[in-house]
Formats: sequence, structure tokens, C-alpha cells
Amino acid sequence: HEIGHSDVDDSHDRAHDHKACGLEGLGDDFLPLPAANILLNGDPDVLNHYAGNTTKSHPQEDLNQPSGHNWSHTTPCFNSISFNNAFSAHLASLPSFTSPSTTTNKPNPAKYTISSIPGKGLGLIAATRIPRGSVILSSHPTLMIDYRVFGELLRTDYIFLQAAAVSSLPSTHCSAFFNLSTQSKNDTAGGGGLSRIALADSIITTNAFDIPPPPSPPLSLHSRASLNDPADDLLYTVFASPISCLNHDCRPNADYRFDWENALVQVITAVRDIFPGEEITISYIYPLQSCQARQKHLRMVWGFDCSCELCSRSRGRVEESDRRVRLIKKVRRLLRQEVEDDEGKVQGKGEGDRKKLAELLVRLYEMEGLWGMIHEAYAIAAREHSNAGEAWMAMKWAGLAVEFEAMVLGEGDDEMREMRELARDPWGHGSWMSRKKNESYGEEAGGEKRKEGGERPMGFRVEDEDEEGW
Ligand SMILES: C[S@@+](CC[C@H](N)C(=O)[O-])C[C@H]1O[C@@H](n2cnc3c(N)ncnc32)[C@H](O)[C@@H]1O
Repeated sequence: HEIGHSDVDDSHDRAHDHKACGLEGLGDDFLPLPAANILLNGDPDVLNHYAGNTTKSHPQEDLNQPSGHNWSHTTPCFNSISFNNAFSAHLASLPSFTSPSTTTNKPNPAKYTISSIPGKGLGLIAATRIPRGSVILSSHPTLMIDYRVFGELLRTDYIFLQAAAVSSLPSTHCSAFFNLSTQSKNDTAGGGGLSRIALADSIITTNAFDIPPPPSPPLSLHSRASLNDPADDLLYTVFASPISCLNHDCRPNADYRFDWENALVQVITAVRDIFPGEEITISYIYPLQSCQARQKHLRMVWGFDCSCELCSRSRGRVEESDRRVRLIKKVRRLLRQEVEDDEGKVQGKGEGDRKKLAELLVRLYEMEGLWGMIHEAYAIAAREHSNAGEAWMAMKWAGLAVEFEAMVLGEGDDEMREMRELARDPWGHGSWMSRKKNESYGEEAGGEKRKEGGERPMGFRVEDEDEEGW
């Protein structure tokens, strides 16, 4: 990467000028034998998906891009390296790829500029105020790799397939890919001594996202053995778009989700208000770790020393944050300790304190600035108040949970559905009054009553998701 690109189009055009694309560009790195064997044996394949055309690619062939469409780097298109061609074909059959003229990627230069950030390379800077909950940008993946590729193929084979998959993308996408950064500043395509195969590998390592399985897998995925283990990540993807310029922050102001309904579009949303001139950031790692653990993880996996605001604080303030993280974990553990009594009702230790603990948890997430995760605390607080028969408080917390879940989980998520239900009708929710009635919660120790006509307390409008805040 050259430092100081001010917009994406410019960087892509420049890359296009001086980078050879296409398989012939692999030059001396061409490794015909092992890859040819893999392809002849059938699995895995590199599949090219251009606007609804699914073409099986053999690395030796130069692919003809479909004509009749004005290709730009925002036209949705991806290559996949997959053991499951049906799945790739399923994605390619979705409207984003079959009608690219109506569903192009959405870079949003009005909201941000790409600038040089001291110590981090390029990054996205807010050009305007971006309210919490607004989508900043969204993009289709350019490259998808089935995770099993890394376990089941030799490295020499899969790094060849990676380079072949990238090189057979349309030239605009290929250029955008090779313009992405690598872990070592000297590795970029313009300079540095890396071969094209090694360069593609380094770019993938630096810029890829893990994609977990969808909440309800499409039919073509049911054959995947690894789906039996929900912890298994499914795909490894790279977005040759401004998404790849988002730097890491241990307490980020934006977060992302993958929209399975819409061909795995990655949607980046502000999780708090972002002000003009602020850097837009996401977290590359699980944020609930000590500073030392986060730093170690980022150094080992990503190869950089984090210079985010939290990691740059004085030692005392870093320790304060670490203590809060430990307390969050402890409170979560305490709230998870529940047993069912003879009647199947949930009985917790120190029951009267559970609501207070849940509210403490919310406060701790807020103090830590964990806006991308705070829906967890809101959902816990909502259930605790519902368990205790406090309808209005349950509705308040469930409403907040829905608002924040919408940013990071999306509509298909089970917890979001549950919270929406709880916010709408706590009295009919499974958690209602499930705590033993041995304490005087709410009205008449029997819980708050449903109001006539299903009135809501002022300010709780779960349906009005487009409105900013409550
Ligand atoms: C996906 S790229 C992000 C865009 C990159 N800054 C660029 O110039 O293209 C990831 C790389 O950005 C840099 N980076 C991201 N977050 C950082 C942080 N918090 N501190 C230092 N470097 C960071 C690291 O070099 C990392 O390998």
C-alpha cells in the first residue's frame, strides 16, 4: 500500500495500471502438477461466479468474463475454493449475483474517507456524523475459501489455488485484491520481493474474515459434516473493498455481520455515534480479554502491535479496564448459576440480587465501551426482570437488546426473535414469572399486570427500528 490514498477508486485505478492480472501473471510460480491433480480428482474446485454464471475454473485456463455488463470493482462477483459446489452455486444463484446491475456493492464515500493513520497504515475516517445504528458500508465477498481446504490440502496446493482463484477474477477485482495490505509493509505488489502466490497468501491472511455457519443452513449446506459442530467456522473470506481498510480497535465504534439472506454481504454498522474526524474501527478479536491477552493474540495471529486508544492508555487505566473485564466475566458466571426447583421454576442463588447484578453488568459493558456486545447484557437484564414479573423493565431492556442485536446479529437470529417477543408481550413470554414468587416483585407480588389495550410505557417503540435511539 502506498500511504495517502484519498479514495478507493483512485487506488484501484492505479493498481490496475501497473499490475498484470490473469493466470499468465503467475509466471514462475505456476505449480501445475499438484493443483492439476486436485482438480482432476474433482475436489476442491475453484468456481467463478460472475453475475449468475457459475464457471468451473481450471487454473490452466484463462477465463472469459461475461460480456454485456459494464464491470467495475463494485460489481458483485466472487471466486470460491470449495468442496461443496452446491453451496457455491446456491450463493451464486442469489439476486445479488444474478442481477448485479440492481444490487451493486455499496461503498459510501459520503460517510468516510480513506486516509493514512499514524502507525496503522490506511484507515477509514468519518467524514460526517454517523449515528448509532446506521449502516456505514456493505460489500460482497470477493474470495471465499471453504475452511476444510486448510485442513485437507497441502499448503503448497492451497496457496496455488488461492492465487489461481484471485487471478481469474475480473481484472478490476483482481487489481483491488492485489492492492490490499499485507502483514509486512514490504510485501505489497508494487514493491517487495514476494512471489505472486506468496503475496496472495499474505494478503488473505491479513484481510480475511471468518464466517460462522448461518443460523439455519441452506439445503446445500446440510451435507457438511462440520455443521454438526456449531463452533466450526465455515468460510474464510476476503473483501476487496474499503472494508479491508478498517483497522482494529479493542473498543471499536463499529461492528459487522454477514447477511446470509443476501449472499453473505458484510454489513458494517456504527455501534455508537461516530463524529467527523474519528477513525471508524472494528474489532478483529474477541474483546473480553485482558490487555495482555489481546496484544498477544493480535501479535501472533495478525502480526502487529495494537496502538488503539485503550492499549495506549497509562498502566493504571489499562489495569482498571482489565479489572472491569474480570468483573464482567464473574458477574456473567454468577448469573448463569441457576438450578431448577421441583416445579421446574428457575431458582438462582441470592435471587433478590439478580436484577441488580444484571443492571451492574449493563453498566460495566457501558463503562468499557463494549457497544458491539452490550446486547448480551441487555438481554440478560430483560430476562431477569421478566423472571421477576417486572413487565415494564423487561420491555425496556428487551427493546434495547433488539436495537443493538439488529446492528450485529441481523433479523434471522434466534435471540433477537426472543427479545422482540419479550419486548412486545412480556406476560406471554416463557420467562415471565419463572422465578419463584417468594419475593415481592412488582404489583401484588404477582407481577405487573398487562395494561388494557396493550399500552406501552412512553418511549419504548420496538417496531420503530429506523428511529435513532429512544
Ligand atoms: C485489514 S488491514 C487494515 C488496513 C491497513 N491499515 C492498510 O493500510 O491497508 C490490517 C492491518 O492494519 C494494521 N492495523 C490494524 N489495526 C491496527 C492497530 N490497532 N494498531 C496497529 N496497526 C493496526 C496492521 O498492520 C494490520 O495487519
